[in-house]
Amino acid sequence: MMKIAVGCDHVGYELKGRILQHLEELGIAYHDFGTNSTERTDYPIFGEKVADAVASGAYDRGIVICGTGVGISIAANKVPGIRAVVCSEPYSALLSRQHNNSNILGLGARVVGGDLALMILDAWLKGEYEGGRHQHRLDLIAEIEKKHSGK
Ligand SMILES: O=C[C@H](O)[C@H](O)[C@H](O)COP(=O)(O)O
Repeated sequence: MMKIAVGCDHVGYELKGRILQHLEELGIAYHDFGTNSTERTDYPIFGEKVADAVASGAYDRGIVICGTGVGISIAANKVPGIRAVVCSEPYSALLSRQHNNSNILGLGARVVGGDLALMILDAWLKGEYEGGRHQHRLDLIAEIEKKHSGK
């Protein structure tokens, strides 16, 4: 059964509530890594927590939310093995799974409304990585990561 790590900053806190409720309705297990209020905080803290949880294998996938989804996804992508994508529409979310095997979805609470966020999430959840010609490209990305590690 899929387990999802979820995290946000102060801007993403309210949207996270809708996301968690939706995951519950779908019967998908999750852990909420915070933040736990709308008090101003720093998105890299929560991007790293979710990314560590996914990269370690403890969780299958992650969802991160900040104002644009950008900062928290950039932070998550600093953890080796993470392929975090910010999506504002369902097509990219689906293709990010099918072609890029994305393992973290980033959402912007100041960009998308709650209903659209859930449509994006549903597309991302149903997308299956297709492998094949795409694997070579993911291998190239992994090589870049390896080449630059320790810098
Ligand atoms: O990429 C960064 C996120 O959108 C943050 O949620 C945003 O920068 C927070 O802004 P503020 O501190 O003005 O609420």
